[in-house]
Amino acid sequence: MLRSDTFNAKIVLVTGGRSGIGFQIAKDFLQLGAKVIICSRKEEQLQKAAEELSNFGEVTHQACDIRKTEEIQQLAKMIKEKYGRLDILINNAGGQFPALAEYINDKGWNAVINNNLNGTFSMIREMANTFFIPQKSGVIINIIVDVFRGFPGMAHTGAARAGVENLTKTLAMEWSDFNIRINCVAPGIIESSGLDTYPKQIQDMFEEAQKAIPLKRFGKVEDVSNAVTFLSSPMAEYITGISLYVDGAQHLNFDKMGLANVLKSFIS
Ligand SMILES: CCC/C=C/C(=O)SCCNC(=O)CCNC(=O)[C@H](O)C(C)(C)COP(=O)([O-])OP(=O)([O-])OC[C@H]1O[C@@H](n2cnc3c(N)ncnc32)[C@H](O)[C@@H]1OP(=O)([O-])[O-]
Ligand SMILES: NC(=O)C1=CN([C@@H]2O[C@H](COP(=O)(O)OP(=O)(O)OC[C@H]3O[C@@H](n4cnc5c(N)ncnc54)[C@H](OP(=O)(O)O)[C@@H]3O)[C@@H](O)[C@H]2O)C=CC1
Repeated sequence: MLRSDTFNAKIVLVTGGRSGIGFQIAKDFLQLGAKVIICSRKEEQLQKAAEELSNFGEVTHQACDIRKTEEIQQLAKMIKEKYGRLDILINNAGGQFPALAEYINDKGWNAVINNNLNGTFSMIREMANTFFIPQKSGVIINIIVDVFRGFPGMAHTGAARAGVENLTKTLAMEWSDFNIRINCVAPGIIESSGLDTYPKQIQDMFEEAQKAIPLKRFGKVEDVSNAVTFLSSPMAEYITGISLYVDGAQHLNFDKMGLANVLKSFIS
């Protein structure tokens, strides 16, 4: 629905852009005129995705683990040398594993908090200091998760994403002087490569739980990407500090205990 030149000459970084939701976001920005950089940990898959995306426009890729600040700094350096600026940052990289809270050990907790909260903050800080604050302009979108009613079965990611949601509100205030807009997109259950990482029993539970989603279907990667491109566009230039739920109203009417109950059944 957006004009095909909406993001002409804009430079966009999509973390985790090699797969699933991030891949669709990268593709849509390219089709709307942007030049896109994708990053993630797995070099080979990243390169393959970049090759595929190059059918739609100019794509650059660089391996970067968002948990490693020095790798983020190298990424910023590359973008500065190649493009001299960055206009839009999409923090999509992330993930977790299902587990009841009492079984999450320190290593697992820290892995998920580092991935989803600390890594996201480091990425935001480095890109803001290198580009957005000196430019006095920038747009940041953080992909979180529907954590409206907590996240039974994934306490670590619930805590991390709630942290990102609150960080987003803070930065919308602190960085308004620099003309930086920052928002979250909170997907419900999205049919994407990410879901394939879950055990079959959990995927079956999601299938069954679909009936409780008011719009009676899972989301598509396009649903998430549409929200991201809208919030990044001039159409949303007065919107900052919000979370846009892309979930078919799941956050209002969904048995949040479903996942936890499946995990309990593994144990009993
Ligand atoms: C409703 C749907 C909503 C959301 C959907 C999506 O998000 S879809 C998107 C979904 N996409 C994704 O989620 C993809 C991205 N996800 C990931 O990369 C991983 O899940 C990660 C976030 C833990 C990162 O891990 P990493 O790179 O640090 O690698 P690592 O393997 O070294 O783990 C470190 C420690 O974590 C612990 N631990 C890990 N797994 C399990 C487990 N199954 N069980 C128990 N514990 C587990 C364990 O302690 C392990 O250490 P150990 O005991 O092995 O020495
Ligand atoms: N699918 C769903 O139902 C939902 C997904 N989400 C969130 O949306 C985002 C995308 O998910 P989706 O596309 O479904 O799943 P994927 O697993 O396909 O995507 C995760 C992406 O993040 C990258 N990534 C993970 N950890 C790191 C890291 N430390 N540094 C850099 N890149 C990393 C992965 O690449 P690599 O392995 O190469 O590092 C991968 O490209 C995630 O944050 C996810 O939690 C939220 C709600 C629902």
